[in-house]
Formats: sequence, C-alpha cells, structure tokens
Amino acid sequence: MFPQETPQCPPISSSTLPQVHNSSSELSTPRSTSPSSTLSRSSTATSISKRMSISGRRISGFNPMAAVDIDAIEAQMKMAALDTLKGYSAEHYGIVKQYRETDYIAERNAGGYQVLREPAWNKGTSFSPDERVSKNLTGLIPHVLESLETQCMRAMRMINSRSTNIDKYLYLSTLKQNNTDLFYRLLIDNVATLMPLVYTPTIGDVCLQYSTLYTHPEALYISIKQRKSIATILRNWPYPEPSICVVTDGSRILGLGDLGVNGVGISIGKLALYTGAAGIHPQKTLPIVLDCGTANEHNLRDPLYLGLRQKRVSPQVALEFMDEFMAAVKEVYPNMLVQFEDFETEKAFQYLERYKMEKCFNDDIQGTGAVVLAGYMGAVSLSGVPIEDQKLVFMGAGSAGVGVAKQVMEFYTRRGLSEQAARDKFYLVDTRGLVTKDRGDKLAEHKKIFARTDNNGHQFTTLEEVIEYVKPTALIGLTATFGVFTESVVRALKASVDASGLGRRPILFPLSNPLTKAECTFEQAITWTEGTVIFASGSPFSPYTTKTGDHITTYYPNQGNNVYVFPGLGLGAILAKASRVTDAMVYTSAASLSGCLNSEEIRMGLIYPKIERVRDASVVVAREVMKCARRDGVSLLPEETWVEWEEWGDVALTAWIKKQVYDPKW
Ligand SMILES: NC(=O)C1=CN([C@@H]2O[C@H](COP(=O)(O)OP(=O)(O)OC[C@H]3O[C@@H](n4cnc5c(N)ncnc54)[C@H](O)[C@@H]3O)[C@@H](O)[C@H]2O)C=CC1
Ligand SMILES: CC(=O)C(=O)O
Ligand SMILES: [Mg+2]
Repeated sequence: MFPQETPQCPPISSSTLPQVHNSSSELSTPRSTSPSSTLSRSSTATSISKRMSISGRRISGFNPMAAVDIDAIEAQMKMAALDTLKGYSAEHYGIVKQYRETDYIAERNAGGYQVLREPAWNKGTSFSPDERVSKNLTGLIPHVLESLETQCMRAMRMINSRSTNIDKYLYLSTLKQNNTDLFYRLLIDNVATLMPLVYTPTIGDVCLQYSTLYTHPEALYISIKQRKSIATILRNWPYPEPSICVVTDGSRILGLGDLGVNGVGISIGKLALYTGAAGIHPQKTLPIVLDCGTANEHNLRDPLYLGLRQKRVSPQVALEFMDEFMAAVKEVYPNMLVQFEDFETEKAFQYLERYKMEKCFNDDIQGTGAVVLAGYMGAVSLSGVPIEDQKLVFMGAGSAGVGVAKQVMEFYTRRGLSEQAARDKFYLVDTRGLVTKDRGDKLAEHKKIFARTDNNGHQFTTLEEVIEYVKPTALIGLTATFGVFTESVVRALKASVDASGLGRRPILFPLSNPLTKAECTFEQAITWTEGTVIFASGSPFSPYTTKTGDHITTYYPNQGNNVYVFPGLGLGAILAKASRVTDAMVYTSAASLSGCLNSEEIRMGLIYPKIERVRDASVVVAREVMKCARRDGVSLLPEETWVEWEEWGDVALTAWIKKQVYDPKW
C-alpha cells in the first residue's frame, strides 16, 4: 500500500515511469475547442420568454434574469457554429479533452475572424505563419510573431498601468474572454500579483458592484422562478461534461453578507483558481449562482441589479430548490463534483449534512477547516507551546469557525485525546460572548458541540474577559468584523503565552475576508506582539519591515486561505473518480498541505508554502486525497491502475497527476 501521508513532491524523471492508461500525448493538448460564444459575447435587452426558444436552441441560464438582446445572441450563436460541438466528448477522467479531428475541422471551417473571437482558439499574435494561412488570419493580426511570454509581458504592463484594482480585474476579465490560454499563463506565472485581483480581496469589491460592472455572462444563473428548468439550464452550458462546479446562493459572500446574484463573482473567482492553482481545464469548470432573491435592500433598490427583485425565499423553499438542483446535477452531469460556497450559516451546515453521500463538499466548513488545521500544525511547532498545552479561542462561531474547530479537534483525537478532552481545548465566542450551555439563548445546532459547561454559571461577554479566563495560546478570527482583535486583545494573548517566560509565541489568525473585514492587520499583529506572532490572514497582507537603529527586520505573513485546499481536494476527488468526498479525504488534504513547505519556507518561518508554489501544493494534496479516496473505498478507478502506481510509490502517481493538468503553452 501507499504510505498514508507523504508530504513532499519527490523529483520526477518521467522517462523512467510507467505510462499508465492513456498516453500523455493524447491528453496534454489543452487546445480543445468548444466555442462558447454565447458566453463570451452576449449583451442586453429582450423578453425572458424569448430566451426559451430561439431557433429551437436553449439559452436560458446564460444570462442573469435581466433582459437580453436575443437577436444579437442568435447571430453570435450562428457565428460560433455551435453544431460543431457534436462529436466532442470528455476524455480521460474528465480533466482534459482530446484534440479530435472534429476540432480541427471546426477550427478550419471557421472564418479567421471567428478564430480570433473564440477564446479557446485564439493565440493572439502567437499564430505561426502556417496557421495564419490555414486559418485565414493573414492581415487580421499584426505581422509580428510573438511568444506567449511576450504577450504576457504586454498584459502585465497593461495591468500595472491601471490604477485601481477593479480596473485591473476588468482588464483580466476581458483577457479571459479573449484568450483563455494567455489569461491562465499570466495567472499561473504571476499568481502572487494576480490572485488578489481575481480572488480576495478584489473579488469582494467586484461582487459588491457586479451588476454595474457586468458586461458578459460567465456562469449559469438559475433563478427560483426556473425550478422546472434546472436540468435544461444545466444542459445549456456549452462545454460538455464539466468536472467541477462552484455553486453559491449569494447569501453570505466572503464577509460582505447577502449580495444576491452579485455573489456569482465568488463562483467565477474560485473556479479561476481551480484552473490557476490546480490545473483543471477551464472548459471543465462551471460557475453557478442560485438566485433565490436577496435580503440586500441596496441591491433590491439598484436599477441595475441583475437578480430577482424579491426578498430571499424561506429556508424551506430554498431547501426544496436545492434538492431540485442536486437532482438535476445528478441527472445531467452525474460525474460533476459540487462545491458549496458562501451559503449562509444554517444552510451551509444543513446542505452539507443532507448531501454528504453525494459528490460534494462545503468549502467554507471543510476547505477552511483543512487549511487552518494545516497552518495550525505548523504554527504549533513554531510556537514552543507543547501540543497538549494548547488552548484555542475562536472569535466567530459560524460555518467557518465551527468547521475549523471540528477539523482541529479531529487532529487532537487522532493524536489520542478523547473526544471530550479534545473538545475542551476550544472556546468559541460569538456576538453574545463565550458559547456556553447555560447562556440562556437558544444555541444554533452547529454551536452545541462546543458549548462550554465549565463556566460555573458565569457568562463571559467580551473577548478580553474570555482571554483573561482561558489564557489561550491561539486566537482564531472568523467573524467578518474588522478590527475586533484590538490592541488590548492581542497584548492579552501575548501575555498569556509569555507567562511561562520560555519565549513562546502566540498564534494569531485573523482569517476574515476581504481585507476590510480582517480582525486585525499584519502590522498591528507584529507591533502588539513585538514581532513574536505566528500570523495568518484570509486575504494577503504585504511583508512588514521595521528598523531599529541600523537593524532592519522583515516579517513575512501567511495567507491562511482555503485556496491552498479546495483546488487540490477537488482535483484529487475528480482524478480518483471519487463517488463522494469523505471526511478522511478532507483531513488528508490538511495533513498533506502541512508537509508541503520547502526548506526556504521553513527558514522564513512560514506555515504555508509561498503562494507562488500553490500549484505544487495542489499536486501533493490531490495525490494524497486520491490515495485516501482509494483507502476509503470511494475511488472508482480500476484496481489494476492503483496496483501499477503502487509499484512506483508516489513518483508515478505524482507524474500522472502532473500530466493530467492544464498548463497552457504554445
Ligand atoms: N480564510 C479563509 O479561507 C476563509 C475565511 N472565511 C471568512 O470568515 C468569515 C466568517 O465566515 P462564516 O463563518 O461563514 O460566517 P458566519 O456568518 O457563518 O459566522 C460569523 C460568526 O461570527 C460571529 N460574529 C460576528 N461579529 C462578531 C463580533 N463582533 N464578535 C464576535 N463574534 C462575531 C457571528 O456570531 C457568527 O458566529 C467571513 O469573513 C469569511 O470571509 C470563511 C471561509 C474561509
Ligand atoms: C475564502 C472563502 O471561502 C471565504 O472567505 O468565504
Ligand atoms: Mg467562501
């Protein structure tokens, strides 16, 4: 059998490895074609009923519920020659499609201009002289022949020339619409610079303004008014057999609350990272928003709001809608993994429990749980506080807070603590103070497991009081509330760790997103702990440098964000053909991530790999998740495949994963 958790990627010499199943030459050509011009180029103005029947084609779902220009869409659909899609099929565990004869024919038959307009075909100024002739491109692009690197250089210059992050985002979004490979090459090669633009924090601002910024559809927009058409809408997605969808109902987007259909930006952003951070082919990803109305008065009053103009439906109706959605997914895309994202607390827990035997997971509960556990494992060894003496205070007892506490609790039970002893390490605080059994309010179901009974009837209403009482070694923030880790709170945390006089270090994780919701900043954390803090935040902070006399010290923050987990967890589940995502697979993603640091990162005192290495980490996470799926009996891969890989240890499996992933190069 494979070893259980082997964290580091061994070096690969692919020439010596077995070629398991389909050979890479068939698979690694990412330039599959499946034009999606309905997605890339539709615009505004006509009636909803017309969406249902243009020339017998289905188009509902591509646009938000606002009006669209059907005639323009129809013309564009003709242009896109969607019929050439016939004959395409997903290949090889659903990640990368073969570049088939039909693709060549479709691309050859397309007019030159159409080739340039199709993001999956377009190579910009990198078309070779032969391609320019065979594809009728001569004269349609400047004469110069450029490499992908040169095109990336131009794009980076354009991004740097824009002054606001929203403008940079819009530039990137347009690039994605024009040239898929260029966008992803750019993202992969500049992930530290660009991830904050396509993901948190900028995506938070994008979601707040999504209806104003909207220029083109990029997702499936399924409204509660379309309950009988969910399967049809899913079939309308132009790319065959998506492997992964991220679905939200927009009810709790990052720490920004209920944004309604505008929350679709988070599905789009997360899926860009499935490709950028794990290499799932862009045509295999499907962003979805379920429009159930919104409680957001600002959106409801906004004349440009793209969602349903009605109050959010009741939890019961939302549940029925979710049942219908999950049933439709099973019918239309039975192999697709569903990632639940940014559902408000009760629904997040309810849906995870309800569909746990399906192919799905909840990113906020499980992905966050795993990423924080991974960081915590590293932090504990840096802190100097023995593992048995650790005590954790959580500010925030919602889906992320409880999800993380449960995952860390699992760490302790796996180390031999009884359930009760493990549970006793956690003190959860919400808006009413320390969560206790006798607090006198009706505790939400998800909090009950961590409700304290050792408070002797005393209720602790402020974080300061809790810290004074608990003397924690770690403070985790998942409140979506800026600044709740005040100077007195952080100094009290340091004091409780310092009491030993052994130079121990406090663990402080202000994890709320976006930056405007962070419980404290990195600079504050460094200043208030005299540089001793072990720090991770949900959104990225810059390194912080201090100067004392001639002495300059630079401190490096960590980004404790589920982006280190969900891409690899999803990739592993898909590649293993897992029939569901087990708790052990989630735990394994944490354990394997915690072992991914290289020597430089360890020397820098980091607890996560640098974000530039997120793709390396995703491969390791995916590999360990695959192996765990097999151990749990949920991998549908043939046994012979596993046996062959096992003969080569992790080397063959790692090499195989690397061959499956999308890594655009021309
Ligand atoms: N870093 C990461 O990877 C992740 C970060 N998050 C962030 O965590 C935050 C919370 O997300 P969820 O748990 O899903 O939200 P939630 O709404 O389920 O929970 C929020 C919790 O914070 C508590 N709270 C709010 N204000 C408070 C205050 N002033 N004092 C004490 N408690 C307070 C609430 O009572 C509730 O228990 C969001 O900002 C989200 O962006 C969520 C998932 C992943
Ligand atoms: C990162 C994430 O999933 C959140 O803030 O909700
Ligand atoms: Mg989330």
